[in-house]
Amino acid sequence: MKICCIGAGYVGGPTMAMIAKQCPDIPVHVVDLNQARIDAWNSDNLPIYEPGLDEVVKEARGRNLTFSTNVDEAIAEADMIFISVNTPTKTFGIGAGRAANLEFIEKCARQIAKVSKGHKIVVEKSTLPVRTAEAVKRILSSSGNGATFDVLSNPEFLAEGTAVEDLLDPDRVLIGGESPESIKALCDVYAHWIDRDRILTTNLWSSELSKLTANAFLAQRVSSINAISALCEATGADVDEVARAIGTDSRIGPKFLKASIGFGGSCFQKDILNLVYLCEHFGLREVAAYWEQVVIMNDHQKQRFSERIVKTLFNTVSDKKIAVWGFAFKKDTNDTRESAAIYVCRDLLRERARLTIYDPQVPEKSIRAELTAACSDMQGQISENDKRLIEQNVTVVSDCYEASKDAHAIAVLTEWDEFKELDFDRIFQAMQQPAFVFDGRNLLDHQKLSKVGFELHAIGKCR
Ligand SMILES: NC(=O)c1ccc[n+]([C@@H]2O[C@H](COP(=O)([O-])OP(=O)(O)OC[C@H]3O[C@@H](n4cnc5c(N)ncnc54)[C@H](O)[C@@H]3O)[C@@H](O)[C@H]2O)c1
Ligand SMILES: O=c1ccn([C@@H]2O[C@H](COP(=O)(O)OP(=O)(O)O[C@H]3O[C@H](CO)[C@@H](O)[C@H](O)[C@H]3O)[C@@H](O)[C@H]2O)c(=O)[nH]1
Repeated sequence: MKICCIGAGYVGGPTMAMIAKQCPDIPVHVVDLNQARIDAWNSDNLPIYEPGLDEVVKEARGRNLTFSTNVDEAIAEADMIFISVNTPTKTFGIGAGRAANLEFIEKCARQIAKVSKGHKIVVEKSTLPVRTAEAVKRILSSSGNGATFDVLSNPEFLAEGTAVEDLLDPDRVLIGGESPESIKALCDVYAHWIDRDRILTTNLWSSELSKLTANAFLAQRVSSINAISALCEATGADVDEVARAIGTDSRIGPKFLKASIGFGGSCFQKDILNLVYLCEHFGLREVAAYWEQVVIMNDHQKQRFSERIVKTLFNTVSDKKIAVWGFAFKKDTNDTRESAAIYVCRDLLRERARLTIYDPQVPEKSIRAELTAACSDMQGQISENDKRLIEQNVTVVSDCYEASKDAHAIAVLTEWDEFKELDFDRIFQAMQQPAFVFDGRNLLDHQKLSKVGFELHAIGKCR
């Protein structure tokens, strides 16, 4: 058995590294068109930050794990081909802003069809709209060179920041397909380290749809608790206390009830919008509207937070310095895709605030690129005014102390652990007074900070 994976991103890289680590008998070849990314996978500086990933890659790389840009060669040699390319929201044409852009999936399928000989198992690892496998199968079956294919759906459930843990000890592995032999071949790979009873098998369509549904349910929990956080702020209830009280009900459970400035990441919004688009496509208008509300509430939460900052700072942040702590969409990742921080920062910039941003893992280049994209329209056009604001009013610094010096306020946008351990007396002394803290993650010790002298504003807590 030889494996190839097309796409060396946040999913393809870690997932294949884990398969290679746990299955030393299986050669795993990860390919990508992006030479810089492949070079990084072959270096000591991996392209993604993920706790524990360095060790996994080091153990397998050079033994049975290879990274290259030789897409055709890798496909030709493999018995099993994972497709793990990006499936972003379409930004143009029919379904723009909602439907998944399947261009990269289709290109992979065509490439596999062109290069393959003999029999191959093609595994959809990317998150796809239900019934995509139908299109993939049609493209593969028109290869015309005698090759035969089975298509499996094997969606990935890892979360960034805990990818290694999630891959090592997943709640379940899901495999959808039609051919028992192909399903068994993929089960055998995972069975190297995962109990059989945690490997679920379904038909293709259930597997594809389960991935979108899982993300919709998870995001819905975040939007639900965030909706309640607004009511807490208005009534004197405390959202963390409410979350604890409801989370002890075993039917609800304690996870994914942390109020925040809104969910981010490359998946939740994209996958729900995709679900909404599918529902509309099948004429299920009410169902579409139900799920869309999860995204609408999330946008409201981000906007509510920046508005609260402006209102609290005496209705103006123009020319005020605001220290932004954290830019990644969650802790323990360098990923900024759809981070709520982007939109909070954009709104504050448009109010003419001066932002000093610190994130332990996100480079300045990514911060500026994200802000530029958030200020641009779908065609990538940005106004001169926004461009100037990003150039002149954004400074990226290398620690929280520098960020907070002379600041009017601190906004905590990512829940990095290191923010809890700082010298808050020192920070307070160096700030403009009154010194405000807006804790968008309910991360800090609010009582301690109030004692130091800060004026604290937290999500789902009224002052
Ligand atoms: N990021 C996550 O945590 C996560 C978790 C579960 C599922 N997913 C899903 O997995 C898929 C991949 O997500 P990601 O975050 O890894 O994306 P990514 O953008 O990090 O990586 C995708 C990679 O595919 C490469 N690629 C695109 N077309 C190619 C082609 N024709 N040939 C070779 N390489 C090609 C790109 O260059 C890129 O490096 C998406 O469908 C996503 O929804 C992501
Ligand atoms: O109680 C919570 C939990 C999460 N979040 C936010 O929600 C977003 C997503 O977090 P998380 O789900 O932990 O990270 P992702 O890497 O986006 O993982 C999700 O998306 C992946 C891609 O599809 C799936 O594989 C995972 O199962 C699913 O958890 C982040 O901005 C979090 O800060 C909250 O605000 N409150």
